[in-house]
Amino acid sequence: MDIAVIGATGTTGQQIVVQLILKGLLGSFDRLQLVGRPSAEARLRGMVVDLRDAFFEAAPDLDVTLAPEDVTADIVVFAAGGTLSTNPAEPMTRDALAQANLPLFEAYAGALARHGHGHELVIVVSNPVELGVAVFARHLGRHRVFGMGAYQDTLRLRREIAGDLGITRQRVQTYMLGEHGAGLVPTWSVLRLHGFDAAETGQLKARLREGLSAATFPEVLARELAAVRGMITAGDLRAAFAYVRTLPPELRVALRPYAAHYSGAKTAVATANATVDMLRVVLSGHQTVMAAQVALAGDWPGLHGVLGVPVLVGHQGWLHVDPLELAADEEAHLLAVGHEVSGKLRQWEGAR
Ligand SMILES: NC(=O)c1ccc[n+]([C@@H]2O[C@H](COP(=O)([O-])OP(=O)(O)OC[C@H]3O[C@@H](n4cnc5c(N)ncnc54)[C@H](O)[C@@H]3O)[C@@H](O)[C@H]2O)c1
Repeated sequence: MDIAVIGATGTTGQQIVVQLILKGLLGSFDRLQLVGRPSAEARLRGMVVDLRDAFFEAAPDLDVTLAPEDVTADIVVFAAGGTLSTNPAEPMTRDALAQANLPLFEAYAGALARHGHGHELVIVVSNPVELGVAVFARHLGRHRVFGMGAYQDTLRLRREIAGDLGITRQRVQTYMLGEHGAGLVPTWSVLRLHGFDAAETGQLKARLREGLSAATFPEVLARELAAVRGMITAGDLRAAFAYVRTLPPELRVALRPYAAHYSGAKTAVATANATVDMLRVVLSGHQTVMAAQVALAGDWPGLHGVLGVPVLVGHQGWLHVDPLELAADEEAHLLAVGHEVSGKLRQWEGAR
């Protein structure tokens, strides 16, 4: 198996590289391409020395690559490019991030389309993840491209619910769909808690949501985000973390990573964990349903554009969207987010 990590010297890229080896996804018969821009060459070569030092027997064949046209792999993890500043005094909008990362998405997607073997799968980690997926899908075909944001948001939602109920994450089945950002869509109507019947699940759900609904969630999220941003800007990260802890699980999914990002620690370990976990599922050879941002062409819920939805994946990519029987208000929320994301993509890609 050949895997390429684009942006390998970045905070997230480096964690992905380490976790790929530590979790045994790559062994001594495999190849790992560390991809970066020419200015990162010295760091990439230093990284190779450090990785061999750490993992000598277990290390895959390590290769340094400095140009998009030299990327050759079965799986490409895209973690390069700009990120939101961790300084709350220098806020960077998602529009500015899109503008900064669009040329990079285009350069690598175009090169892969021209020079690749035609079967690479791409996992987009960089943000805006919806834009990355749109660009790679346009160049490579939509079924070979996944964004990991919805997968990670789903893991987070399941963990937050499990933590409140004192059960393991494996017993919680639900998704966080929509946009990896302001347009999160929790799917409470399909929540299953293994070991609890429908009536018990309904009662627990009502307790966990503390009165939130699909209709009120976006507005409450925006309000709480502003409150947490205020505490962070005032330099009181401790108060921000403590405040987030008091909120219902679906709000914590968005606000905990937000506060962690501005703490300066960022969220590289959890992001790498989710990316490698997603890769493990894709490589397992089994067909599994997982949440991911993919390019829709009229698929459920009846949209064209990029959105986080449940998809059936196999080693050749995602096969189809796995539709959910959502409550009407949740489906309406998902559609509204889908239309909003499509509008942003038109605006961002139109600026090309
Ligand atoms: N999905 C998630 O939950 C999640 C979490 C964390 C970060 N991210 C995203 O991952 C991306 C990277 O974040 P980070 O914190 O690792 O940033 P970082 O600044 O630490 O690393 C960015 C990397 O990209 C490389 N890079 C920049 N321009 C390049 C170019 N033109 N060609 C090749 N490489 C280039 C840099 O050299 C560096 O290695 C961001 O877009 C960020 O938003 C996503």
